[in-house]
Amino acid sequence: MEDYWLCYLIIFWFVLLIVQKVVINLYFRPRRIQNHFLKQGIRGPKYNFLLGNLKEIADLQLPSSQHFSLSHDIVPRVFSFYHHWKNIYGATFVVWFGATVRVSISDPTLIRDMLLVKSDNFEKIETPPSAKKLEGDGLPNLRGEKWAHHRKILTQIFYSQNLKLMIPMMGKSMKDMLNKWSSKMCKDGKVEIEVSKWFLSLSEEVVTHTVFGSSYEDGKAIFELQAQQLAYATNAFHQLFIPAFRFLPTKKNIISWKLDRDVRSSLMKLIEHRKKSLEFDESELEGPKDMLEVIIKASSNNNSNSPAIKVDDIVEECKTMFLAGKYTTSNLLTWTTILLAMNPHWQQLARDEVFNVCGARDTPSKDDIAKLKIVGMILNESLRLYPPLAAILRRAKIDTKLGNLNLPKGTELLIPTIGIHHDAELWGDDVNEFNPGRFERGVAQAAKSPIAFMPFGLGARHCIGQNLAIIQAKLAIAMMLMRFSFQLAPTYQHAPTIHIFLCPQYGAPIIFKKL
Ligand code: HEM
Repeated sequence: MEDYWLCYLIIFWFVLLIVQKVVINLYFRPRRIQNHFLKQGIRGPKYNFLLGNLKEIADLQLPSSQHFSLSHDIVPRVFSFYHHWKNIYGATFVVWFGATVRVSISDPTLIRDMLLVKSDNFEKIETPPSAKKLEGDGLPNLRGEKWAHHRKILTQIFYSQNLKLMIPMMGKSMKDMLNKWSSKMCKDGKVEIEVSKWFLSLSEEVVTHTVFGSSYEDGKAIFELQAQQLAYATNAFHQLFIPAFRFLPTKKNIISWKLDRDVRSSLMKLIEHRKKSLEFDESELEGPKDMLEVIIKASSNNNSNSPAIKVDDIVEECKTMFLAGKYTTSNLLTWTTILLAMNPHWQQLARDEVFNVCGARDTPSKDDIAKLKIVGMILNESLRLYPPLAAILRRAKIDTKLGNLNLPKGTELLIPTIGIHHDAELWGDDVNEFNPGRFERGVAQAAKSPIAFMPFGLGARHCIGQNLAIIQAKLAIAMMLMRFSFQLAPTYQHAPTIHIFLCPQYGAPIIFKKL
């Protein structure tokens, strides 16, 4: 009998402990944090038990079916909660994602302090395991020594000397794509193309070359499997949001798991194969270095001071690059084409520049690319108005002071890139107009603060693929301008939306006419 009582007591004690933890974490802690910020004059929507402001955020979202005129004033649509609460509470405010507090910061001085001056006090936020499995546990998710080691190795691929060697490959992929468009032309010399799908394939091809180099064909087959796996997994994720859903043996999950195993085992085989061929071939090849080569060599030359690079690490880096390189650059190309289709004046200015610089060459050379100033300004304006990544997140590792703001350890910070890019106080009254001319005197002079333009992030964790993306985009836009004039198709609906990346919800149908 006494044993029973003891059992009951232990169970009761456990339940009490859990209830106490829940009440502290979901009720008292948020109230304490809210008061902490209130005392500093930082306000925000009130915390609601368990959900925080998630319901309000969902309610503020415009219905996805709603599209609007060809306006670039897109923040109220794509970042509704930020637009709404910034108008009420000012540039710095507190918002609750469940019981997690996020401080939204759009003051350039605070952002500079956070990402440049005191960057060691902040860390990237863990990606949930389900997302990590899809996007790969590579560079963007690494921290500390392991991150620094991988970043140092992978940077070699993105040196401008190496990228320049990739230009002929990129030019060929672009030419093949444009030839296919030409072959679809009607008798009147016009064709309608939904460009976003084509730019995805183009960027996939470029990133596959960048990662696999001479093993392109094997790599292509693997990335095709990864693309299929992504499609199945995102589909399942969208259907039902239950944390454990990904573990249930549904038909789609079973297919997704098998595809994941296939991607992994094919990559392992390819890595082993490349390892062997690199052992026999000591010669320095003429062509560009690819990621597989660079990382395999680094894994075999590991010195004892650096964390060892295992085969699993190489697999994860390959998976990550696929996602990081494919969707971002294709978004930039899609939005730039839409913007040039809307603005025939800038389209013609850019075309004149391309013909002046490239003369009779049908593919710009590396020197030509460096001279395409107007095309560069247009790409910057496109990245300003439609940044593929709309926001950056960080977490304070230790108690930190930013300006007058005291941030307790664990506070998450949200930098709304898209909001800063559309801030009239930084960019002037024409903030929502397409005006590449603002970048004429360089990025640093385009706005009141150089921090106002940050499509590739800032500081140590800024985008490693920035130069690759810009070279690819300049080349693609120049070659398109050389062959066609273009305008929006009547079916185009201007509906920017965030699906991880900022994309046109109904695609980008464009009418191309042979010059
Ligand atoms: C228009 C094209 C692109 C845009 C706008 C873009 C944007 C960004 C941004 C904003 C970050 C920083 C995120 C943060 O601070 O949390 C980032 C990081 C990163 N990007 Fe890009 N990116 C682009 C193209 C690429 C390409 C082509 C690649 C590779 C092939 C790439 C690979 C990466 C990687 C690996 C990181 C993580 C770097 C680290 O944590 O050290 N990106 N990118």
